[in-house]
Amino acid sequence: MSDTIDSLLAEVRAALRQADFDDPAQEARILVGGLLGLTPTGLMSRGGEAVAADKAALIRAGIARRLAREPLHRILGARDFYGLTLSLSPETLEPRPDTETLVEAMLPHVRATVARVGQCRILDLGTGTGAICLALLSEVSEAMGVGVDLSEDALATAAANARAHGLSDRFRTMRSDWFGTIDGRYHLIVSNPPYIRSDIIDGLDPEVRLFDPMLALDGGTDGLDAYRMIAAHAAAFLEDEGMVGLEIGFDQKDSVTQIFDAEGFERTAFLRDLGGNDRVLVFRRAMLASHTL
Ligand SMILES: C[S@@+](CC[C@H](N)C(=O)[O-])C[C@H]1O[C@@H](n2cnc3c(N)ncnc32)[C@H](O)[C@@H]1O
Repeated sequence: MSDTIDSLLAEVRAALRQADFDDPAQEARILVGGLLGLTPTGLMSRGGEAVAADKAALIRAGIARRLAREPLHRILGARDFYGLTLSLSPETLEPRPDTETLVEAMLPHVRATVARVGQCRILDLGTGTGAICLALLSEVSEAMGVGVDLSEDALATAAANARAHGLSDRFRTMRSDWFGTIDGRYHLIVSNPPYIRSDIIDGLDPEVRLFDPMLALDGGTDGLDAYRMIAAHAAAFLEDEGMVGLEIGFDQKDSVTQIFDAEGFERTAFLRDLGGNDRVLVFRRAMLASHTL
């Protein structure tokens, strides 16, 4: 007897329930719906339909991968971020909803820059899938961006994501160790750098520890290495009224603020994510701030 959508949904649910996953029903819908290209409504209305053998095999392989704790969206190969479906690859971080807070924080600055000078050049340090920069470009057609990463795989994925969303004429990738090979000046520098302390990485959930790339996670002994580097060099790459927008770990607001303060920046905003954790800091150069007040 051939598999149906309903029977495969039941099979996924049962396997995940047996392995004590938190929400087997929801995961089954995402996995089967994602692999068959069906919406939740499609899954419900077409539940009795037969599924081709190769698709059923794909779903069973998906069950095995999930039981090995691979995140659902890695199995599907893509994740939605700020209205864009972004492809993932082995060396890209899976973009998180919390990072949309950084997009929200920076959008007004993108728009204000365009209103002031007719364009907005954005430098995205550690671009991964391109999530932050591509989301900003998708919202403001006069903006353009450079996505920087050390990982060639991430850069290729970011470039493919830009093409998929018709943004490649305004987005370019560059391999660089942070500012190492960057030149020019930008109106906005944005970054969600690696910010997890090296010593706590071993205790993270397997979904993160085993599947997000270490280069995207490890922020050094105190988790702050990348912030120190960005703070030390950002001024040389910023236009006069440029801003820096950063994602931070939930307990890093004060330490990152101090790092930027010591390099002559003033914090102009901090935002919490949907879970209520401190998540985003925005800075501008302090001299400029006192000048314009
Ligand atoms: C936390 S991930 C953020 C990815 C993406 N911006 C996002 O928010 O989903 C950090 C990124 O920084 C990159 N990275 C780590 N060290 C780097 C370095 N020295 N120079 C450039 N990029 C680096 C990683 O490869 C990774 O893509």
